[in-house]
Amino acid sequence: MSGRFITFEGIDGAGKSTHVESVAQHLRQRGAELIQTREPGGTPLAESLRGLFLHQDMDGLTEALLVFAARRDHVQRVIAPALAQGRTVLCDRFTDASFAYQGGGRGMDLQVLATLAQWVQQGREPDLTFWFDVEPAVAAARRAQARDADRLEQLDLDFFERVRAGYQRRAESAPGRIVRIDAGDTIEGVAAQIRAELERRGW
Ligand SMILES: Nc1ncnc2c1ncn2[C@@H]1O[C@H](COP(=O)(O)OP(=O)(O)OP(=O)(O)O)[C@@H](O)[C@H]1O
Ligand SMILES: Cc1cn([C@H]2C[C@H](O)[C@@H](COP(=O)(O)O)O2)c(=O)[nH]c1=O
Repeated sequence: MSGRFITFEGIDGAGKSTHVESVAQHLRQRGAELIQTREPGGTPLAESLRGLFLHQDMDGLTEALLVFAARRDHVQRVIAPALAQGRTVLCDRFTDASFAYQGGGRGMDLQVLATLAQWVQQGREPDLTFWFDVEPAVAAARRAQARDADRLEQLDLDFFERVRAGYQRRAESAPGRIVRIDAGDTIEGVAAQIRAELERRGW
């Protein structure tokens, strides 16, 4: 039996990574064997591409080709085998990020992204995606408190408004899969929203 594929999405600083571990604990307590991974990244090759992606200047098409190259390696070597073994896969970002950042943020043609997604994923989609939705100014303030900005995090609030709108469009196109979390809530409040969704599904 195939395992569950759960992804975490949102603009930088929305709070995704803060909650991946608590979801892992929740599911482990209910008997799931799971792996935690991230994009871009998750394999030695994809982590190398992540380093280039986060720190080298490039245009939107190059960004898209890099993240989909990294994703191909990640899906083939890690995600698909884990799911085939019945494991739950928790992934910090996946293809919705490409539609939001390269599509919404950079203005890339969504049809091109859809074609890349089809080639790379061969129909494999997450079973559940938590979209951490928050005002870009709130996310920027959280990032500023937490760490130095990487290449994308240095972009202005208009960019993150477009990325947020990109996520909104994705959520509207896949309402059963993508669950909006009010990430402007406190950490405890966000954790409660996530737990409620997992329990609603009996997971
Ligand atoms: N609900 C919240 N309220 C206040 N601060 C929060 C909340 N959630 C997370 N934070 C803080 O905001 C910062 C960013 O959180 P986190 O790293 O989880 O975001 P992220 O969405 O994973 O970011 P990125 O995708 O850029 O890595 C951290 O310092 C974290 O402690
Ligand atoms: C998968 C993916 C990611 N990105 C961007 C989004 C973030 O700015 C970085 C990843 O950093 P994080 O701290 O791990 O969140 O990469 C993107 O633009 N497109 C993608 O497909």
